[in-house]
Amino acid sequence: MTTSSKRAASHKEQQLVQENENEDYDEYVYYPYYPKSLPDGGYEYVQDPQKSEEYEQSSEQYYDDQVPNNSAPSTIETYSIEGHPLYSSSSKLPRIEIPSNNDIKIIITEPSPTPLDESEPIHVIETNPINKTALTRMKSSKKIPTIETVEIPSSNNNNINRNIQRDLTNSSVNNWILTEKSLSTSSDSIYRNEPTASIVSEKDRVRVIVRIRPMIERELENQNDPQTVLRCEGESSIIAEGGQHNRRFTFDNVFDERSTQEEVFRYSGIKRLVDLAIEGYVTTCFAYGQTGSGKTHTMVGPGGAAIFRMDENYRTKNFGIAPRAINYLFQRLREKTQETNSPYYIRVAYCEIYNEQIRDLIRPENPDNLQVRGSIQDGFYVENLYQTYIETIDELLTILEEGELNRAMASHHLNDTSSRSHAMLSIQIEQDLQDYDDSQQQITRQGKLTFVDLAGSEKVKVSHSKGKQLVETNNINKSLLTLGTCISALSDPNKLNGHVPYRESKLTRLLADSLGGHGVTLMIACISPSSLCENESLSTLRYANRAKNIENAPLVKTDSKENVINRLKLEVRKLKDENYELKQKLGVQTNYSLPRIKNRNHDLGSQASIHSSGSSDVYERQDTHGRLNGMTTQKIRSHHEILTRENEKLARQLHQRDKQQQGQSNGKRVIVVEDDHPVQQLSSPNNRRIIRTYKNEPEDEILELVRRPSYTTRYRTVRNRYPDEGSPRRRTTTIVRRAPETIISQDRR
Ligand SMILES: Nc1ncnc2c1ncn2[C@@H]1O[C@H](COP(=O)(O)OP(=O)(O)OP(=O)(O)O)[C@@H](O)[C@H]1O
Repeated sequence: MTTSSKRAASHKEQQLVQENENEDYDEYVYYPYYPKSLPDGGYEYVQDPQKSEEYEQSSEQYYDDQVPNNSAPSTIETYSIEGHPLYSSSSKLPRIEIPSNNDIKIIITEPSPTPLDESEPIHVIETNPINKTALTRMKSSKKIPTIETVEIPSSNNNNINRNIQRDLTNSSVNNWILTEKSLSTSSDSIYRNEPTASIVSEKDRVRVIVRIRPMIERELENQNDPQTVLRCEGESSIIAEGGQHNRRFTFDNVFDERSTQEEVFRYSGIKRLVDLAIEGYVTTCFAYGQTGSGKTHTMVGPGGAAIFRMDENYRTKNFGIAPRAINYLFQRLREKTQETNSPYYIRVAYCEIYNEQIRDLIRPENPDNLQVRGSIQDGFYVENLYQTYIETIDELLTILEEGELNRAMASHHLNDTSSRSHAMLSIQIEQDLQDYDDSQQQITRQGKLTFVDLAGSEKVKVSHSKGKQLVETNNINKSLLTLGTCISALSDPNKLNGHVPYRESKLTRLLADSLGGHGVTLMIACISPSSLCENESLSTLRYANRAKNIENAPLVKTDSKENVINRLKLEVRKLKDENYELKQKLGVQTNYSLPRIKNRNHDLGSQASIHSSGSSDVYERQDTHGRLNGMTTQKIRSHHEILTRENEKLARQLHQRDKQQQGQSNGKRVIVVEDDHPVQQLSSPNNRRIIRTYKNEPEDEILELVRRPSYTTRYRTVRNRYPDEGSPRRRTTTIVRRAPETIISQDRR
């Protein structure tokens, strides 16, 4: 490291070092460098040889879980189905492959040319209203493998209701499903079944789907001949071959390089999660995989936030699973509201875990490092995380866009737009139920749908991360290692004597309910097909393979309406006090009354103001049975919504003012750039144009980019056209993007 480069180390980096210096440094066994102060006030990273070795080992540990290079391919035993109604002649019997390695389940692949020579029941029964048949084995095997998925080649008779049931005489045979290939005419969806039915059993296995992304430029330019080492077989198998490993994996669904965003959305099972969240379950969809494997692409769309700036056609085609699921959620809520005549309330929170610190993505001015707390009622949750009620899809998409913009990003050798944090978008769906269970008890159902876009694991040797990025990488790998350990422990209770180390990272604490808890979970494993990423992809597949053995015990989350109201009252009081303080700091005239609002569901008449003294009796209107009035709860939520937005706005104003003052005191001029570009098609989906604009700005000025989320701008006209659909106050706020490092480091020179 040269002296000038030492000095040019960014302000953020220095902050990070200072933070680390305050900690007990030995905790960072994953980090082989330590900051050493220089006489001129700067610092440099010095490598600790002892820790380097330790680090190498621990960093590699994440990838250690691989099939050894010299492992022999699994032997395949072949079985057949006898007397299957679709195959009257023996020459057309479908063949079942059972790798002797007990991990992989039965797959019926193609008609077997060989007739049966011996038959022995395989303890699996197919109940068929037309013709009851049993699967039979050709060879006897000492151990009956666990059967999970069966595929049968498409038939002409699609109306046959095939239900494969569990054979209760054999406990090693788990629940298994018959995946019938449909005769859909769409080229995308041919042979796939759309997972439907929001039925949830007492035990619900974590569903796992895998997506292989297409090769990217860097992989295609691979000098040793670009090579694909993974291929999909059918809609649920992935075969690793051609490289150092030879193995087949089976999942709930697999998607190859050609799969579209719509196809992944439709066949992933996410709709089931949305439906269950509406019914009051806590559901989670999380994307897992190596850096650059396509997690953000699959969850949000190409380039993350960049997609919100694309034209409508592009967005419609390329939006990822989260915006599509949000669209589906609103569609279902509209239908449900009509059916039940009872409103739903949506509450949103968005945060990221960056370097083991939790940051608010809706209100980035919130103090960094929010704490994870645990309670019997709520499990683990983020304390003081900003939550806002929203009413329309565009508000929610705006939050998603804002959050994506605020997320920590970096460019490294493996991905130009790499997310450096785990991001969690939580959408809570509340519904007040009257006369629940025929009792007089008033209940609020609190279903939740959470999208988690994990940061990607990364080999430092390949990504060439240095300095601040190296710290990030260590923290990412460390938390993913803990996640992997939890997955291993949950999938095999004999491991770690049944202990699941949730508490070892913030990520695993927050995912505790989704993995082995009371939630319903979908894991999306993302992988690259390239031989360059073979080990990492195999590692992802093996973790995904384990995750599908995890069983949750889903429960509908409810709370008494009274508790919900009391909590909201407290929050309203806190918000009001906070807003009062913010206004005072800004020198704005304080006003205790809330603006009048018009509610879309019911005409609430005049809106009473809330008194900051905490007297919230104004909400406690009761009906003749002494139950809390429906309008009462609606009103408190509306007030909460207004106050959160006011709070966001004031906090931002204060943050901007502080920034400007800070800039002036350093003798620099602060320029506030209003970025409200019209929606347009960007040259490349990954073109984070905003970042590039920054880099071209004059060096002697500090720039603060105030950016209006494109969605808000775009939907303004829609709102005007349908004013009744509007929330009490439209989310018209501007957001402040975290200033990029380049500018901050200029400030330090
Ligand atoms: N299914 C896909 N089709 C086309 N391109 C894709 C696909 N998946 C990923 N990509 C491209 O691959 C690159 C990396 O994807 P992405 O940023 O989503 O990876 P990631 O897993 O989120 O990485 P990180 O963990 O570093 O944030 C991007 O250029 C993205 O557009």
